[in-house]
Amino acid sequence: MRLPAKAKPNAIVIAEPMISQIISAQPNFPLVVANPVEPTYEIRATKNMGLGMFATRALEPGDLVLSERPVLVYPNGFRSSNPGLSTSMEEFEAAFVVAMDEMRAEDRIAYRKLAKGVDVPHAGDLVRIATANCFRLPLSLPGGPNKRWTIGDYRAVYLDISRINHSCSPNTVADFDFPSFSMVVRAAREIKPEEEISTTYVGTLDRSKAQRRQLLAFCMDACGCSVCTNPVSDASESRRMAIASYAPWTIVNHLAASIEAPNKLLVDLEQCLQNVEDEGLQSIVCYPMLLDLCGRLAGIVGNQTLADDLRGKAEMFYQMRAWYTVPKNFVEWVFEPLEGIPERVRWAASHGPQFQQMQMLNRWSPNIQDSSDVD
Ligand SMILES: C[S@@+](CC[C@H](N)C(=O)[O-])C[C@H]1O[C@@H](n2cnc3c(N)ncnc32)[C@H](O)[C@@H]1O
Repeated sequence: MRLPAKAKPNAIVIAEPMISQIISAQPNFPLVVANPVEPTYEIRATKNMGLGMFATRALEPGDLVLSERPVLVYPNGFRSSNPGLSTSMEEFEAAFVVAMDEMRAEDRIAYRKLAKGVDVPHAGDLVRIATANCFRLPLSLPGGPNKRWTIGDYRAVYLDISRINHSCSPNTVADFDFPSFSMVVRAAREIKPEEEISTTYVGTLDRSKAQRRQLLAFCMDACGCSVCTNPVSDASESRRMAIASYAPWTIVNHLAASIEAPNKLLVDLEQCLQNVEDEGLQSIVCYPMLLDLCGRLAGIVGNQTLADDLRGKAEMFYQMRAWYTVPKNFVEWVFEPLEGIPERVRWAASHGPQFQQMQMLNRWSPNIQDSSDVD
């Protein structure tokens, strides 16, 4: 399918007919793609990773770097032999060649060269190229509070976003905005002019450097980011493991252990926030939850200035992934009302795996204790 003519740039979406229908049935679809008035980046050569995207001005956390509609969207794991797909290799090749019309001349030339210099490249090569230049796109629609219906797992090729290199300390958060059918990239921390803009291609938190290397092998021999090329990375590994124990599905154990001692819990959580900053991991999904928890505890122990500062920051980071409301709802449920916090925390900890599963399935609701889903 192609998006309606008013959509610029146009995107070619290779999808199953039912999914194409769902996409085009959205009211007023697609909305205009919003971008900063003053450009924030340029594309140029890096030292060791081919082309990359670089900031042309200073950016603050939360600032929009760019929003971009893909030129091509295709099912993840596309293979000619994939029996589940109705799209053939020939159709993929034709779609890719049309998508190239939307690309800059130099990109088109690069793609053709990559595809062994032939004018109309072989689809097999195109899949390889597209896969190395794509972004994973779990295509999903907003479906009410705490819900996002995943309608398929796709990959997408962009003119500019596909130039963003991977870093294990990415300085942006990227999230797909369905109404405008565009990927929205925002700064996750301060970015200086000339600094390379980075994203993550894999989970950066709960994996060691060796595991990340394995996961990245589909598109690079070795990760050239500053974390992986740092010869002294042991401290980084242990900081990441420590942070991972505060992820949404494990944090409840820390809360249960120290909820009766808010000062101690605050110190532990502040250390965790420090680790996040030292590792440059403000892009992780649990960062706003950590800020929020610290802010609430600071309020409880009487430090209102710190509480306001941290909760303001938390809100901004929650907004960057506004559809993922599980961590925010969890913190609200624990802390509101102030009476009964220890009981609620102990209840959540005692429900262990069941509790985790509810969170991960996005089925968390403040009334979950009373719900028949629980027991
Ligand atoms: C989505 S593209 C990024 C743009 C690419 N550098 C280019 O010139 O078009 C992904 C490719 O960039 C390179 N790349 C991205 N991140 C890298 C990293 N951290 N280390 C080494 N190579 C990387 C790899 O060749 C990878 O297949």
